[in-house]
Amino acid sequence: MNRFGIRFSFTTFGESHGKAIGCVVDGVPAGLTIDEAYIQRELDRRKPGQNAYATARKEEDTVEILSGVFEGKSTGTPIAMVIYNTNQKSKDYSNIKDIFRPGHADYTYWHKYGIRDYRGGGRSSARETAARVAAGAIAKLMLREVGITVKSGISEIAGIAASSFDFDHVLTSEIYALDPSVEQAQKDAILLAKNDHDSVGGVAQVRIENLPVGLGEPLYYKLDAVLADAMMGINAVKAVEIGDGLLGTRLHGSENNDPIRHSGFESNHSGGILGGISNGDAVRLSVYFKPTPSIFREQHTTTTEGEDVDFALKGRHDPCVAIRGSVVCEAMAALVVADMLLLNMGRTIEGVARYYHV
Ligand SMILES: Cc1cc2nc3c(=O)[nH]c(=O)nc-3n(C[C@H](O)[C@H](O)[C@H](O)COP(=O)(O)O)c2cc1C
Ligand SMILES: C=C(O[C@@H]1CC(C(=O)O)=C[C@@H](OP(=O)(O)O)[C@H]1O)C(=O)O
Repeated sequence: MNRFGIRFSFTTFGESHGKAIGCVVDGVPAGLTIDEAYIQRELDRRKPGQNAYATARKEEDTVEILSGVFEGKSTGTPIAMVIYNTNQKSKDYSNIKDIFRPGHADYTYWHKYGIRDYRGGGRSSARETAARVAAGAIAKLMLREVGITVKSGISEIAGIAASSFDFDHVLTSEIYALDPSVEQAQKDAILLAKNDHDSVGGVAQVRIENLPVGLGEPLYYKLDAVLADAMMGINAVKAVEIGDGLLGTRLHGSENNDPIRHSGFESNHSGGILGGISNGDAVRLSVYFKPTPSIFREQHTTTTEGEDVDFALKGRHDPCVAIRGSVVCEAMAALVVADMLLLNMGRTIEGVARYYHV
């Protein structure tokens, strides 16, 4: 993996109920216009507490840039950004101090570190993903300069699937649904589960357009591998599909191949990647989110002292994490592509010569 500070990389810090969360983005080329209002708009798309389909925790997620930007442009030094937590209500979490929530990371964090910030799950809370969205917005600003776009939306919730994808519809959709004809049914399924003190899973679609041919390496750093790594690293993601990957396993080669003409590919089952390298067509990902683990039903669990108990938790939780998660997928995809673009610049002698104006 690339070391922090080399090429386009980032890390995050902070806990859900701590003072703040944030990120440091490094390797951003100097001279990039850093549109702070754009970064905020991206954060607004993910922020909690906006409607009945999201957690009730209300955070404005106002971003503050601490470094790496001078007179509106990146300076080539690390860009640090901070988002202060304002609405923690940590008392609601006192009942999970010594208890492991089924499906959450409490059990593994406790056994790995021997100490755990139980207030909202600390760093394991997806509150952390706000910092990824801030970092992803910087990557998107860079991609915008070269005409690459990254979009996302929800195709499926609780098994109710879109029959077509309209990426522009997500701008008007409360739950970023890609298909207006199933949006109401998807919303109803979320509220039904929520009223029943339960939760549902969902699937997000990510589409990256206008990529050049050639991003991705032959062994490590294949484009599909790094995108899958980035998606699987998002809280609650349990599977990633590239193009028609799953369907393809049930097809014949004659059906699954994308025929080639001088003018381009005649179909895009591959999801825009061949041999781990972008082929110039849209890169398409399906990202599968499990149902929210924190539910308000009584469940079996055990305490840190090894006592088996039945308990029902409190707190404020998303009834379907895929919705806000889709915005995180977009950010992570943009971060991967920004990094791969920088890596690719030195991959041919022509590329190097072009850079040095030889
Ligand atoms: C945007 C987003 C919001 C989430 N909101 C919640 C939530 O409100 N409650 C919860 O228990 N899990 C939520 N999750 C999922 C947990 O963070 C995740 O399941 C947990 O960290 C355990 O990790 P794992 O599911 O990847 O194994 C959310 C995930 C994302 C991406
Ligand atoms: C606060 C956010 O989402 C949180 C993600 C989350 C979890 O367990 O992942 C649990 C809930 O919060 P807490 O950490 O207080 O329990 C959600 O509200 C956010 O996305 O900004």
